[in-house]
Amino acid sequence: MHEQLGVVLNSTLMVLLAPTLVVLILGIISRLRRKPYPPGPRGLPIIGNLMMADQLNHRGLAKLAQSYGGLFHLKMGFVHMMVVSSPEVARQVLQVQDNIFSNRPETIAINYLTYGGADFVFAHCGPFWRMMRKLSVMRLFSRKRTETWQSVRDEVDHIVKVLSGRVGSPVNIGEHVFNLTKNVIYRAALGTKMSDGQDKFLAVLQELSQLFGALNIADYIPLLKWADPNGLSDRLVKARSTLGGFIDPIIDDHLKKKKAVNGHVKQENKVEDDFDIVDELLNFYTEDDKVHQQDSQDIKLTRNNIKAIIMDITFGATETVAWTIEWAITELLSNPEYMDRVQQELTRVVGLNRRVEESDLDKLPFFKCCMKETLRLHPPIPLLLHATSNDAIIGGQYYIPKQSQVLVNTWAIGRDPNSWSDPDRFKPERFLDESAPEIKGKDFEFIPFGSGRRSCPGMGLALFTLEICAVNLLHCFTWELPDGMKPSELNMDETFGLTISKMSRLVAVPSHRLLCPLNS
Ligand code: HEM
Repeated sequence: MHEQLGVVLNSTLMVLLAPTLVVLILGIISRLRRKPYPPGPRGLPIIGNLMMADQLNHRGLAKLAQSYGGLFHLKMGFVHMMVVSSPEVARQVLQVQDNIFSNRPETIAINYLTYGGADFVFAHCGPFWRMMRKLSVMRLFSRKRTETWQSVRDEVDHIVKVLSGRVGSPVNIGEHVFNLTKNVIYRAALGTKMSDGQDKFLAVLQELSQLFGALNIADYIPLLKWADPNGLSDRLVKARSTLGGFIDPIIDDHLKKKKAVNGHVKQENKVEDDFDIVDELLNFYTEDDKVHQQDSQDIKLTRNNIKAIIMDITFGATETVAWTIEWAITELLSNPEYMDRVQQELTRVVGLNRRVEESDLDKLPFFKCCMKETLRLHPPIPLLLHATSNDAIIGGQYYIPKQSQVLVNTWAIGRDPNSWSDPDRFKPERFLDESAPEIKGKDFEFIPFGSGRRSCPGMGLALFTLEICAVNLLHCFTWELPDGMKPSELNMDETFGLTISKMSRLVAVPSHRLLCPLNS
């Protein structure tokens, strides 16, 4: 009897163990046969390289790339992280194998702040993202729409008027340009300016940047979710609810307006220019909260989708443009010879008897070079966040597993000494050269707007706003540093987060430059 039981147990064990053993052996064989991971610093068991968390920013990662090369590997707990710092590997990832490398990482912060992945910027490359991409290129940020955005012109006129009332005294340029871009984006996206709660809104955008960029240990070792040493959970709840407090009433107002309009005239009869981005999105609105966009072929947007997309736009568009304008003026103040050269070009092309017009922009090549050089040295999004949807091999030699996080360090690429001479110096004339890299994402040495399928769909609007604002500030005013400060004393420190900005806002003293009144 006992013998029989033993035989039954043995054969049951064999049946259970055999497949496990086969899987194990196959796993070991395939591990031995597969290509190695890219090089990288050795980590500890289980936590891997998590101890290097303080180096996970564009500068720290650029330093590591000097030791480990254009593609290196970090093991963050259970997650593989690949860091790309050379133009050639960036081309592989963003162009050659973009079908594998175009997802976004899923972190607790991204998931929570986007209402469970209901947005566009952080959506994986599925049918929903494709539809949103089409909608954004054709309608939301189309060239035609951008050019008709009266808000840019109005806001530039406003800033010039305000500053001309402040000549001779120090003004906070950073704050003024942030207000300008915020009003431009708000009017274009939401059809309204924000009058109240401005400081709170700026604070929440900065908090979002920190939260999206913050390292949360629970993303890498889920068992440690309870620990939350930096109190991120509370900050996430607070940030989402504050942002919701701004966006919900705007959606409600638009819904009310839409109902009223539908009651009288058909929506199609509305003039397109009256349409803001919320109006566009509400054309696809469904009250059914259960529609899950990632799987759907038709665009149907729930309230959470619309809230998350509005967050994308207000967050992605406001800071990026504002901080680029601030860096451009900062670099010109810290390099007075280039400030002179830009203003001489403006005097020659436009003259001192009128304001600069949009049609003048193409006749100002040196000014345009200064904007490109600013984006090379200070790309507002220094690390592109991608993830793999499948296993991949890079350069025929390195293995990148499915669901790896992939960080493309555009900051390091823009300062790569193999591509740029004197890479850390502001030298706008390098872009006068006909063979200089283009900004549109085809030349991988210079990708401030990314490249390929996940590249920035707002580039046209961003460049238009950046150029028209910066050129007006430079044409209408001469700028000096306050209290006899020398250019070399300007604070060039940066913040770290998903977007980078100057650590302290730029303050300078304007004086009149033109011979005509500034409202002409
Ligand atoms: C100087 C200003 C700006 C810069 C440098 C910039 C740069 C970028 C970069 C680097 C990306 C990510 C590319 C990638 O992951 O591979 C991106 C994505 C995006 N940007 Fe911009 N951007 C700017 C302004 C804007 C503006 C004004 C808008 C909208 C009005 C906008 C909308 C978006 C959207 C929706 C995405 C996500 C696209 C996707 O995931 O498919 N950006 N931008």
